[in-house]
Amino acid sequence: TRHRPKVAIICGSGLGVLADALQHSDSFKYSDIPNFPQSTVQGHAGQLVFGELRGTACVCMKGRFHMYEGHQPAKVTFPIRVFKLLGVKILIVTNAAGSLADDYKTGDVMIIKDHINLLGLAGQNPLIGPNIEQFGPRFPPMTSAYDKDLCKLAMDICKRLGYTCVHKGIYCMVSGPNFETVAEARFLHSLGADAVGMSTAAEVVVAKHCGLRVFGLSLITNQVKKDYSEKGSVNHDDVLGVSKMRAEMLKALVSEMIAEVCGCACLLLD
Ligand SMILES: O=P(O)(O)O[C@H]1O[C@H](CO)[C@@H](O)[C@H]1O
Ligand SMILES: Nc1nc2[nH]cnc2c(=O)[nH]1
Repeated sequence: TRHRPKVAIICGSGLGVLADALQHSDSFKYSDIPNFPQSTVQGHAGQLVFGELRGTACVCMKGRFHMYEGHQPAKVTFPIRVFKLLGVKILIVTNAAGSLADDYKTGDVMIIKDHINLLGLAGQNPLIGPNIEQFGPRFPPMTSAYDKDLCKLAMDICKRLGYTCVHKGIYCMVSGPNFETVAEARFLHSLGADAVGMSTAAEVVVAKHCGLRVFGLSLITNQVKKDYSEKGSVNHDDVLGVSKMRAEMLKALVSEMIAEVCGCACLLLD
């Protein structure tokens, strides 16, 4: 491919259409890329797409890897270091997540302001093992994992586009693959998490370690039950259904973000 991406986008469950926004695209199946893991989850196509979005060269992961698929944390985050070596400066992570916050509705968007890497805290951190100094320091800070300027830019764009169902909140990564029990949902909420999912935090830790700017979006696909009296249960088909419904909105937001970032060269510097 002739594209030399500055921005990498990871598409969450059912959000592969974000990659369709890329023009003059070249796609590569993960199975054709040496050492790349394979996608095994429905809603994750398993393709790396290079192309241009609003004048900026981008690479899109149409399908991410999850630890519940049997991958070690370092394998899940392997593509992030590939992006760094390709010259990427900004990582945009997207995901489908369940809401723990009382005021989030299904279909809302949460701009991720911070995360709780529950697995990382519990010894499943992708940076465990010999540190590769070429990428970053042994003890990287994570106090500003999600770029404040990009968060603000996104909030401004949402206002301009007239999106009202947008929040800023904290994402918690768990391993899955089962969805939460009521007691677990209460526990995660009491920790300060607004949304929960089975991805993203590990990718962000590796991205920050190697000096990428990070912007994150969660699409709220379901309510996580925090009360035994609430009826119904979540399943992956419902998650994909909501993602499909809201994918165009996320596509518009991500496109605007990239157009603005492209206009502000300082955001693409180290
Ligand atoms: O985080 P993404 O990949 O968007 O997917 C989310 O949706 C799936 C569950 O429906 C899980 O994989 C969860 O992590
Ligand atoms: N852990 C978890 N992941 C999700 N991904 C989408 N919805 C959910 C959820 O409710 N819980």
